[in-house]
Amino acid sequence: MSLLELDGVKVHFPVKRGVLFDRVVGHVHAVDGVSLKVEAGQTYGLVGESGCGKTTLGRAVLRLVDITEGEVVLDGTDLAKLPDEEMRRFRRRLQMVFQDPLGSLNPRQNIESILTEGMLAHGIGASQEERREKIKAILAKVGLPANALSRYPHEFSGGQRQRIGIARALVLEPDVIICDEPVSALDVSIQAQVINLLEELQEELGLTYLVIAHDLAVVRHISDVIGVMYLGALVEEAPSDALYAEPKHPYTKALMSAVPVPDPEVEDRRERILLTGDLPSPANPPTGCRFHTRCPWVQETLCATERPQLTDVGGGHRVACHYAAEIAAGTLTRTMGDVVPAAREEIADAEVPAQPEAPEAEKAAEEPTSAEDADKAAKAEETETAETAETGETAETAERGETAETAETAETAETAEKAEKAEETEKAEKPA
Ligand SMILES: Nc1ncnc2c1ncn2[C@@H]1O[C@H](COP(=O)(O)OP(=O)(O)OP(=O)(O)O)[C@@H](O)[C@H]1O
Repeated sequence: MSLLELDGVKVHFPVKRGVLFDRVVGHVHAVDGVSLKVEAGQTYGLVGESGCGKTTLGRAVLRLVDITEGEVVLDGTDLAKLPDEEMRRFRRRLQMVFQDPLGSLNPRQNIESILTEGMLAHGIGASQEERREKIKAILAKVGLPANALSRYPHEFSGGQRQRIGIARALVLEPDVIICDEPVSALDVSIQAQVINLLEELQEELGLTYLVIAHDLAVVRHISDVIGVMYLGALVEEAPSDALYAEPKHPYTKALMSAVPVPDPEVEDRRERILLTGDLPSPANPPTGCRFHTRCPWVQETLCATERPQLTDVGGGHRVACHYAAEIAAGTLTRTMGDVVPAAREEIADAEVPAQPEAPEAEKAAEEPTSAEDADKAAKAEETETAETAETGETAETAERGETAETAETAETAETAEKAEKAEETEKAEKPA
């Protein structure tokens, strides 16, 4: 049996109308029947474009949202059916690392306090001294100096804050860590460091990861198995190498064709598959195959009427497409969408404007390695600090009154809420 198994998981959010929002007029099918297995000591990468339901699936595993249907089985126990009290104990074994490390760390608490909170909630460590020693050991593992204990989140760079987020999960000795977009808020040069750290920790501690990301390049190297999600469902799943060598679902083919070839010496001969139209609303998903409204190979028969199931095509490769075999054999005619030469040629021909030098403050904020560097970074981030304190206050205000659960903050709904709030603010700031 796998360490974590999801079987037919559905999360449908009610859409409410009326003066008191008491009339349910429909449902958002955020997750619509996902089954997958995460093996102990391995990494399952879940990819898909924004809004396809990745985050909701991660939250469903932790029971931070209600599961409408299906099973989430951790080490033989179905979490979906556990009473709340028992679920609270199970949460230690399932930890989450969030996209926005700043939004998920309370700016009023120093690092020792942040890391101690969850340990106290789960009765880890006989004394504060014992907990401190454990925290110091974990800080060393994630590459942070011991003097980080008495510092506050704003004193660290983005990459270091993510290391704190990882340390917070690790002190609870979890079986599975769900990493939700763990590096997408970080500078590209820092992303690889954090991904490498996750890999090293996995090797050393035998951790199991479910990594959620919209970026295929992020999950590629870290994942043993990759699942591709579209509109609440998995459309393809395969061992990482097999998926990259030969994507079989039209949606995966389109996603892959947009990933740039990393080596500039290698000529990119691939064709780019351009999808037409936007992601349909999960409140009103298309009939039949969810992807048929945008599929370049859509056929008149079956596609709009029958929903394809994930089918094993050999080598642990599963595909949900009625015509996967014909597409692979090249015998199916494309019916819509554009296929254009690789992006590289277009880029090579285009005039690239000179990039302005990064401001000194930004440079200084990049991943300091010593305490001295951390000081410099802290100064560089002074402006950011003012903003942080504000966000923190908002999050804290929302926290009050939940004393019993406060200690669980580190890994549960509260943290998720903070992260969500920060994300919402971010989304509101960024035009669509
Ligand atoms: N609490 C909620 N109530 C209603 N709809 C929701 C709720 N949470 C998420 N949704 C909707 O469910 C769908 C899936 O959202 P989700 O955040 O899981 O997608 P995602 O793939 O993680 O996207 P992103 O990367 O942008 O977060 C979206 O259409 C979203 O608007």
